[in-house]
Amino acid sequence: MLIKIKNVTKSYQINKENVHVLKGIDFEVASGDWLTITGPSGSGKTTLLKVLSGIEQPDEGSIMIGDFHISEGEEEEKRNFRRSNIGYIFQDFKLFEQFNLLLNVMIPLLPYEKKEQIEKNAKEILGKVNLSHREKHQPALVSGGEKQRTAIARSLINRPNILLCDEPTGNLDVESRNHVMSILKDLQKEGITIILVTHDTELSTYGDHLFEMRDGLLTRKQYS
Ligand SMILES: Nc1ncnc2c1ncn2[C@@H]1O[C@H](COP(=O)(O)OP(=O)(O)OP(=O)(O)O)[C@@H](O)[C@H]1O
Repeated sequence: MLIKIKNVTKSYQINKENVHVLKGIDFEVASGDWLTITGPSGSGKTTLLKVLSGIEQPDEGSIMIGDFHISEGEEEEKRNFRRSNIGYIFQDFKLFEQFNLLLNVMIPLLPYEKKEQIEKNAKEILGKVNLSHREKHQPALVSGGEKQRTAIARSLINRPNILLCDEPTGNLDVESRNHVMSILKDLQKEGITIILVTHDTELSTYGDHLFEMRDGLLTRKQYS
């Protein structure tokens, strides 16, 4: 599915002041491509992923994913669209501490599909990210890299064709970071479109297209 973003703006009201976070964002990503966006903290990367996924509404502009206007749909339509098409790896993992890793991966689909089927798929995905031996552990008992891979596994439970990754290697050491990036590469090989945002310029070697976000605007960068 082609992703097409045209002239998207977004501002937040902070202490009665309008802060313009996205100031006119335009780009396209073809199906199966990998787009990496680097940029300093606070430049608007997370906000961009939120409007892209329909979690937040842009002030202006349009976002089309395939032939769906995610910037215009009703909340329920957007939720259904997200569930069928988008995986989202959150910057802060958003794992439930009271549940084990298996249940954390299953949660997004529990209200919608048969538990046995979700469990089978969740186990398969946890295997793919090398976490089968940890599925009964709670998040507090596993490492940062294992938490990150759980977040990846959960983002895949709905078999998305688009994966939005917010700082997917956060504070990981080099070995864990390389592991996460090789998982993402394999996912792209399976045909998943990847949009990755990060402040870590070392990740700018990954992907087919590279942009830099600065002060709410995107510029295309060349790979060296
Ligand atoms: N819900 C919100 N309400 C008010 N301001 C917000 C909200 N979300 C983000 N902002 C502001 O928008 C700006 C951009 O934030 P955003 O999280 O998109 O940046 P970022 O590039 O992802 O930063 P980081 O790499 O630190 O996560 C920041 O100044 C932030 O304070």
